[in-house]
Amino acid sequence: MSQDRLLVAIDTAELDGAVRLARSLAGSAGGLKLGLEFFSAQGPQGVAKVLASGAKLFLDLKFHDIPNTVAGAMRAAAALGPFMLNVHASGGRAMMEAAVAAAAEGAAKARKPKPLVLAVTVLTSLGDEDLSSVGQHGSTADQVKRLAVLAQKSGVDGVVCSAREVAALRSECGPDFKLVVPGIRPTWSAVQDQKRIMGPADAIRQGADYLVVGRPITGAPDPRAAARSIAQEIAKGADKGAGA
Ligand SMILES: O=C(O)c1cc(=O)[nH]c(=O)n1[C@@H]1O[C@H](COP(=O)(O)O)[C@@H](O)[C@H]1O
Repeated sequence: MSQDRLLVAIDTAELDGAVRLARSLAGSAGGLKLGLEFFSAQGPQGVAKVLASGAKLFLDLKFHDIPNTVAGAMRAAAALGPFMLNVHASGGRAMMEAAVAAAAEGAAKARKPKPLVLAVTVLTSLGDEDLSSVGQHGSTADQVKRLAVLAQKSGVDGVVCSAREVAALRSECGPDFKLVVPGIRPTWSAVQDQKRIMGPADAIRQGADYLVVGRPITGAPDPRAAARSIAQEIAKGADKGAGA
């Protein structure tokens, strides 16, 4: 089903608002994503309350630290029962390997299914000039590819990248490597702070597995209708393209 490939980012600090959205989006999206804003305000107890709505959860905490610290954080995060967790690929191979092992340990200890572990390549809010300003010269596309290849060697299940890199990563990393894509903007939505964007149908045509969409849905007058409209666009992309 096309909506299975849609993950809705619920970026809020408020518990009631998050639970309300989770309930109203049930059946209209494949899963929800809770990230740093929600986790910093509501912690693991808040995550458990959203999970109680029955949603599949991508817990987006983007860990980036020394391997031992990331391993400890991943163990704790996996015990909460998300279906997907992430780290920054730029933390390096040893950190990603530690994250993968710790996610499996944490889930097993809590008797939860092992989550997918993803590595964030280059944030979709960044472009070539931003990379260059932090001393990383060369194109964003090359940097994304370099990090995705390293991530795959480190044993993660897939990467977070923009839709613009999906086709290249699909051919580089193969059909089973998960490509999770934020920076999705339907024509009717505002770009906001995203830079490397694409519409839902085109992102799916490029070969994305999951699309992460936040404000175009959560900021819409009717979030459920907005999610359904994006699911229809996903269906169009899956009809015409190579799909995942
Ligand atoms: O890891 C992520 O989910 C992520 C990576 C990235 O490169 N870009 C990115 O936007 N995200 C997340 O995806 C969501 C996008 O939200 P909107 O821009 O509101 O659609 C946010 O929750 C971001 O934290």
